[in-house]
Amino acid sequence: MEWVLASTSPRRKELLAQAGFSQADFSFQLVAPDIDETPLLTETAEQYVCRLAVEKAQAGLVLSAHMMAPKVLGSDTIVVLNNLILGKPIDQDDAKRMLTLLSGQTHEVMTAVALTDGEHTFSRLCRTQVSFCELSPADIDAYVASGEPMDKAGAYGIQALGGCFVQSINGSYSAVVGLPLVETRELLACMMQQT
Ligand SMILES: Cc1cn([C@H]2C[C@H](O)[C@@H](COP(=O)(O)OP(=O)(O)OP(=O)(O)O)O2)c(=O)[nH]c1=O
Repeated sequence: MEWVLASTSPRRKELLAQAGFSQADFSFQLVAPDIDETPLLTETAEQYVCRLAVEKAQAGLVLSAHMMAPKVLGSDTIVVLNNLILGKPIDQDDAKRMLTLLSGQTHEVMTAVALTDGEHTFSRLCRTQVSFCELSPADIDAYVASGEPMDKAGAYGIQALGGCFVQSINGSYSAVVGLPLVETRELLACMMQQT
């Protein structure tokens, strides 16, 4: 039996290690899931983020076909402001647009996590409210120039410079960073019970 994290995100790897699943102590493999992240016209933000987490886990399972009984974890994070889904910015202007929208507002970070072995698939959705302080155009320009927003949903990282914009958070910090630890542990326990 082999555990696989289907993710290119260094944050997810670090969070899994924080939960006691380091590659050295508790062997898991890493694979990079390649899926189409275009939202479907009819789906809600909740449905979208859950679908992507399951699709990443399933794509990871295909990539792990050579392993012995792989169990694959996938996750997806989006920022949602008044039903508008903010994924990763496509360029610096897009990052500025997102940060301008988030300034002085409360948004929701949705992270879904899924675990599959092909026969069983378990998933969880974690929702966290995050309130931003007001950002000036100069704040936004300087932050985007740092490069930090470019690989992150909503164009910010709460775990780094972007944490300076977060006035309050109601929910799971680890979910905002990309992997909800409580829910991930639950999924691992569910899967253990099946084996
Ligand atoms: C809101 C927020 C997001 N993020 C990150 C978590 C995710 O890595 C990223 C959202 O993009 P995702 O598409 O969820 O993940 P990814 O492309 O980075 O990695 P993979 O699909 O290979 O697993 O944004 C932060 O690091 N900090 C934050 O505060």
